[in-house]
Amino acid sequence: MVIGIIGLGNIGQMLVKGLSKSRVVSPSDMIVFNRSRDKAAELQRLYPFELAATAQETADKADMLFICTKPLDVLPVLRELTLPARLHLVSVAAGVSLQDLETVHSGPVSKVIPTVTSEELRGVSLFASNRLVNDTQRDSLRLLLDALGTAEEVSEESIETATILTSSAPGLIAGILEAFAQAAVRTSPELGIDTARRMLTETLAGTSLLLKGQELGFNQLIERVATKGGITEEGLAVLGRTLPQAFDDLFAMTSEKHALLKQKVQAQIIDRKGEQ
Ligand SMILES: NC(=O)C1=CN([C@@H]2O[C@H](COP(=O)(O)OP(=O)(O)OC[C@H]3O[C@@H](n4cnc5c(N)ncnc54)[C@H](OP(=O)(O)O)[C@@H]3O)[C@@H](O)[C@H]2O)C=CC1
Ligand SMILES: O=C(O)[C@@H]1CCC=N1
Repeated sequence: MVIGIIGLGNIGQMLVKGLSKSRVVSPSDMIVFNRSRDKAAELQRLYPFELAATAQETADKADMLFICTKPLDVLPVLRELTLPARLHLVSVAAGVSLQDLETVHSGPVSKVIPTVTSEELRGVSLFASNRLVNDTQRDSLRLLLDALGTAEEVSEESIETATILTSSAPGLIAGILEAFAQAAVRTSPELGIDTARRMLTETLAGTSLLLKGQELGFNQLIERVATKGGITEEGLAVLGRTLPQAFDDLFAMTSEKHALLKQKVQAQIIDRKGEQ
């Protein structure tokens, strides 16, 4: 099976590196196109995929085509192409729905929300497919996504909330850790920011092993750490007072952003209909 990739930013590159590392696809079975050819040529030196001269060439040769441009570039890029009816089109763009994609492709269409952690073959890839994706195509997609970590088929209704938990989360967790380190250094400047960051990074790795490797639940881990009447309990009480509102705000604002993005994609579809 030939995998096509259009767009070699964070996610396009993650797909090339992750799929190659997992060995589920060899670079020689990938055909890649990027707007800036130099970027693609540089990556090709490490991963010997076929470098397409045009996006159309990628679409013509691929069995499964990942479109990895920013959301508002997805429909304009795809409209310039003639997509073979048999092609399984896979968009990774947040805010672009299956129905939006069906305006540019009459064949099988899936939406995937990947995660940068898949470069290390860990993390969750979300996916949803339209009715034209047959069992073989769905199984092939699931195989690729499972090789990148874990694949979870979700309804389009829940994909936005799940996106925050799986795809935005690595960045959000890094943001939380940075604030944690900065607060430590405001309390004890002599510790130094680099030491604080290093301590948190190692602690995160250990925490993740306890949660995942030993299958400890969040509450079980809390019980192990928070000695009754001890120090951690005080910290947890502060989090209990402040975090629920912070996370409610986070979901409210990210939902609003998703809605805005979807509105802009809809406007692209309406403008196009007006032109025709
Ligand atoms: N980053 C993440 O963690 C996640 C991102 N996504 C989704 O992935 C998509 C890409 O995000 P990300 O990789 O971060 O974005 P980037 O900005 O890093 O990458 C976008 C890429 O698209 C290329 N591009 C733009 N226009 C064209 C075109 N006409 N033809 C070919 N290539 C083109 C750009 O080329 P050039 O090199 O010339 O600029 C660039 O390489 C988005 O839709 C986002 O919603 C989904 C989940 C997670
Ligand atoms: O922040 C974004 O828009 C993309 C989609 C989910 C993760 N990154």
